[in-house]
Amino acid sequence: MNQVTIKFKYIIVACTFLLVLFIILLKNLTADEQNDNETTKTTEKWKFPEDLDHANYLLNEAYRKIEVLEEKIISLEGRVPKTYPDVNFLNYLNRKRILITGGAGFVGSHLVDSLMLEGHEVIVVDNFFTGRKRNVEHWLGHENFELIHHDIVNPLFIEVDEIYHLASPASPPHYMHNPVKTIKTNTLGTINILGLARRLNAKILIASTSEVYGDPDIHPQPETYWGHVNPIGPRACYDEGKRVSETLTYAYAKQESMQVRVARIFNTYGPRMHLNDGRVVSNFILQALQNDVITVYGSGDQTRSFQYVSDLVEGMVALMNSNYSLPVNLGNPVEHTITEFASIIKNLVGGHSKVVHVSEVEDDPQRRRPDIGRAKQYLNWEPKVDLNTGLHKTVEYFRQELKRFKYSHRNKFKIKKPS
Ligand SMILES: O=C(O)[C@H]1O[C@H](OP(=O)(O)OP(=O)(O)OC[C@H]2O[C@@H](n3ccc(=O)[nH]c3=O)[C@H](O)[C@@H]2O)[C@H](O)[C@@H](O)[C@@H]1O
Repeated sequence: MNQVTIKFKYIIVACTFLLVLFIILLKNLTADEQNDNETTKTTEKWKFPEDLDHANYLLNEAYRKIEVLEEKIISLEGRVPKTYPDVNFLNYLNRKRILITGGAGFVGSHLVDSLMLEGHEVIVVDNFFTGRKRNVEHWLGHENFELIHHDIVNPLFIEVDEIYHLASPASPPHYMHNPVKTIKTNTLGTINILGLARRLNAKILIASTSEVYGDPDIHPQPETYWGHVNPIGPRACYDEGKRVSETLTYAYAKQESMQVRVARIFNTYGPRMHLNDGRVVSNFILQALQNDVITVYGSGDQTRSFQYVSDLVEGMVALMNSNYSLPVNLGNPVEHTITEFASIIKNLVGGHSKVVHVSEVEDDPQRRRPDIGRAKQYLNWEPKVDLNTGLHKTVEYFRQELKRFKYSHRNKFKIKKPS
């Protein structure tokens, strides 16, 4: 090929390259022009509000919506644990496998936290009737933790060293909702769990209740008091259920030489109570937070003594680890009338709720206050958290719960009085 032909070829290639470049530039220019036109169109569609007040309103609305979204993101992020809480290391001699029935419930989940942090292996069994996965979700996947969906009315076969038996609805509207199921849980359920403890030779703690004293005619209530219970009233499913549960426990202990513990739990409150719990603490706080009327059932002269959940958990663990096998009251002896309690909540939360008296509930115990002499003597235990401190934490918890409820239901939370 001669020099001229080569030069000619180069020129042709260069010309083609320039032509392609020109076409691309032309296309981009047209596209830019189109974009400009579209932007102008959009600007034409959105008119800046002429009225300054309206513009400010729109801006504030936008800020408010952004704030709500930010809070939602924070609360969602808070639910995804990045790491597990730091658990203590226990060697195989000290580490126990512990079963907690009802471990996804309000009290159960706090007990789970305490035993997990101590370094034990914890197995939770729950039928999620009143328990929630959310209460223990921060342990899901941890090597020391296991969650089993099971109803203890049916037998259970697992291997453990110790059992805390908490499974049962505890709030009056919940246990009255299905009384037969409540009795089954506290009789058949307790037989199954006691049977398991017997087979495994495991130590077992039964969660009993101040309700075994019924509407007491001795005040305050010592463990030696046999109680005053209506066996056919609306609360009987729970009161008598728990009394049978205690009877079964001591029958097994005597007949099968088992190691048993019985905690008689008095009114307890704290974070992780359900919005629908229906007990006085959650009801009053929710009503005050929403500026609704605070509903006192009956005269309001009936009394209760409230303990914070962390005190209860410490008491239960101390009882399990003690050598004491008779029933022990776990409660805070500071007593208030329900009317007093309504004003305590109202003052703490603020707002403009009115306190109103509505019809009383049947068989409502009139006075309740634990005698905690036994717990002091045999467990060296007494409650540490005063009402004000505990209620502050609980109010904060319910404030967050109401926000969550509003996000998901786009509505106000309403409390139903049990019929
Ligand atoms: O919290 C507890 O540990 C105990 O709570 C309940 O027993 P109760 O004392 O009747 O519980 P609440 O429903 O909280 O009632 C306390 C008092 O407040 C009153 N109350 C309740 C709710 C309400 O909205 N307004 C109101 O005046 C009730 O009539 C009752 O006199 C359960 O039955 C027990 O098993 C449990 O141990």
